Amino acid sequence: MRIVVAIGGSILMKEYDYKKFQEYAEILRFLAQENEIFVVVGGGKPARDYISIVRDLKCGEAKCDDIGIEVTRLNAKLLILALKNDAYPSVPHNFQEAEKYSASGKIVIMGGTEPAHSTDAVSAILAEYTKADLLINLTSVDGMYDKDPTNNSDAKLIEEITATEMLEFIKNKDVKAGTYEFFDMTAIQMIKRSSLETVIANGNDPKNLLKILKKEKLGTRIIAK
Ligand SMILES: Nc1ncnc2c1ncn2[C@@H]1O[C@H](COP(=O)(O)OP(=O)(O)OP(=O)(O)O)[C@@H](O)[C@H]1O
Ligand SMILES: O=c1ccn([C@@H]2O[C@H](COP(=O)(O)O)[C@@H](O)[C@H]2O)c(=O)[nH]1
Repeated sequence: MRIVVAIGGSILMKEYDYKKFQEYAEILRFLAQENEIFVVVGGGKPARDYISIVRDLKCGEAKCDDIGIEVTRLNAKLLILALKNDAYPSVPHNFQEAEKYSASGKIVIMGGTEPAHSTDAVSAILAEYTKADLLINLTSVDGMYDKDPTNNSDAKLIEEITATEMLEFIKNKDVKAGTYEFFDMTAIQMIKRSSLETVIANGNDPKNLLKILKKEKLGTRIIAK
């Protein structure tokens, strides 16, 4: 099976240490024995910190995105180092490179590509580009809720949602560098147009990846219509 896994920077860089990278390396190495794995890594707090400096320098949103992309690539590099010989040693900067590197048989790890979207969108485009069988988006909460669960204790987890409903849900959200909100518009459009099987789940425990592949009910499933 060909699988694209998006791992939020909010998970990998939560503690600013090596442990999550190492835990993920173990699980990804195991999965790669029987699957073709692509990973897209987000920027997390370091990206937002860098972006805020560029914003204060009044360089414009695209330059803010640009610095965010650099940070996602740095995080991708850390995961490559954790995977040692099991990962392709370079971070692809675009989808062609990702596909080319994957011919090595190694796990391909990338960050962002170009401005104006988040790594959620990169993972969805990559899934479309490589005709992946499954897109898994791992974030810091259990899935998509009817409202932000961090600020609303009564928020309810949505177990299934169509891409069209999701588009409606996020249509008025912020689209500034570093704040493409919970799931960005481009990602959902890709999921919809290419009927990508997609699950959003909590990535704080990397073993959730195994549970998703065992078809355990976890997180939010996006129905591509
Ligand atoms: N409707 C919602 N459902 C779930 N989470 C939401 C929702 N609205 C806002 N959020 C927030 O989205 C956050 C997760 O998205 P966020 O973009 O921070 O992380 P990520 O994509 O995992 O990592 P990063 O963007 O840092 O690489 C959660 O902390 C949650 O508070
Ligand atoms: O392809 C991309 C990927 C990322 N960015 C910018 O970087 C930040 C951090 O990425 P997250 O996925 O949010 O962690 C993002 O908010 C964008 O500002 C980008 O422009 N293009």
